[in-house]
Amino acid sequence: MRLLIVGTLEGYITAAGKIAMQRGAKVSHTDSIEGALNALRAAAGADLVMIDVKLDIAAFIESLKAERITIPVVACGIGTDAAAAVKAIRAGAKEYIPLPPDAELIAAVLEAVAEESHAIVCQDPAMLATLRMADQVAPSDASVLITGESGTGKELMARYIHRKSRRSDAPFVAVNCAAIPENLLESELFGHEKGAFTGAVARRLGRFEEANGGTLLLDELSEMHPRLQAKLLRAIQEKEIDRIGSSQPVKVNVRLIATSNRNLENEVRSGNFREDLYFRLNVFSVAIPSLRERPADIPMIADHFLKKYAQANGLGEKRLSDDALLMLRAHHWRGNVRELENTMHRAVLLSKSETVGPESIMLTSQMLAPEGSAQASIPANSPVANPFAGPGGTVPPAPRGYAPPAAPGYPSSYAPPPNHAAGAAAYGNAGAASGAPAVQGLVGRTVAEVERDLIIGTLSHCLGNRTHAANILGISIRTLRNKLKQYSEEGVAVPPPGTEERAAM
Ligand SMILES: Nc1ncnc2c1ncn2[C@@H]1O[C@H](COP(=O)(O)OP(=O)(O)OP(=O)(O)O)[C@@H](O)[C@H]1O
Repeated sequence: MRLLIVGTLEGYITAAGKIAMQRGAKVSHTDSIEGALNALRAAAGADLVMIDVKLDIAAFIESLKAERITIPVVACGIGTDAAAAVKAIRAGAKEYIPLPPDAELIAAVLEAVAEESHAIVCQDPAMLATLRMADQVAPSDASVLITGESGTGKELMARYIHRKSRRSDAPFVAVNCAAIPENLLESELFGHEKGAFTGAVARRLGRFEEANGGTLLLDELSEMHPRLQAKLLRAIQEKEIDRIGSSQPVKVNVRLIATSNRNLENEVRSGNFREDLYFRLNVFSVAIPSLRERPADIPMIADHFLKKYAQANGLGEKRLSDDALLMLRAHHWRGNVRELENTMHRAVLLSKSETVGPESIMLTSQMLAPEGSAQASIPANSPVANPFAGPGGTVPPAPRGYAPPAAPGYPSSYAPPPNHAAGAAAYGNAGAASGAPAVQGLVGRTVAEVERDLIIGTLSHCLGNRTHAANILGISIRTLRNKLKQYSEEGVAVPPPGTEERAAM
């Protein structure tokens, strides 16, 4: 994690830098916006900018946009100057950090940006076997294709392979191909020369050059436009890239790791993905099992996140009750580890005591309402609208005692245990019986249809705010965007982004 501090931070640069370094960040400093832009144009780059609120943040963010540099910016200023904070946020800063710097706050911001904890928690034989395979391929320079459902830990695995490789001291650079619009992705990957397009006031090095000597992760590669696929293929074959606007190729030495949660072979067959590129990238493939296929990981990962979020929220130690664990084991985990992580985060915030019981576990299936049912429109005061609603609002729903039947091909142990309905009834106000009609209402519809309605319904409820909707749905913003793109292409009306998000675009 590389932090770039811009400005004097009212004399608190040393204090803020020290805190960040203690949390493992590499810190650099520049006095001016021009200095910051120069640093960001160079391969040294940064993952986060912390800027003095007294500087012209709006102009800085405009320049970043014009030069197609994507980086989160947080503003820092003395005390709680509300007007300055609002101005900075309006200009596009992600956060406002009051000075003098608070160690916990800075740590939280760094963690939110960098998600520094990259340990793979696992004990299931299926996942251990996958890790052994990754260990074998890591030391070589071979390209790796990591596949797996959304939220299984593909990016985490890519970082693991880099850490175990001979390139571990060189940079690990990740580019999310789905999150960056096609016209910006080319410059993000290959960089540009001064004057290459309107707004390109200086040369900027791309991610390939930034990752030189190290590893470049191309996340969600299947989303890359065919035109760019051709350029990527050339970069791999020739080991050189062309900055936009330059006729001088630049040699690069990069190990490539790509991830996809679509079946790339199918994408090749349907003509969406170049076959030659597929074979170049798929020298070695690591398939991460879904969480359903590694049930022994569920308690261990749940406990890991319970500790993590209890600590992050300044709460004491928490542990799962046996009943709560039973619920987790019986759940289908379509959102895999990410869904489990979100569930445990909610559980930490909802539970009142050291032991986290079933009443604090809100599973995604509880948010699934059949079309036309009273819940289909998601009333404003529902726990779905506000998953953290306290006693003054609504009580979080008790489990319905329903877990989707195990999908064909999955071991039967993933289906609800025989005593699940009885156990669920004891959990609270909605026993197994109330789950049954809800399920019946869904019978006859495909999972894809139900998923689409849930996503569009939740998004409408969130007034188009993608970030809120993704949080409620327990999926990544990337996955949500991919789904919405697909629905639009299929002619389904998708609610436009909320005003805040439009302003941030
Ligand atoms: N084995 C694990 N141990 C601890 N945390 C994990 C594990 N697997 C995944 N996670 C966490 O789950 C979340 C999702 O992981 P990650 O982003 O790597 O998944 P992904 O497969 O790349 O998702 P997507 O396909 O949506 O991009 C992250 O917060 C990650 O840290």
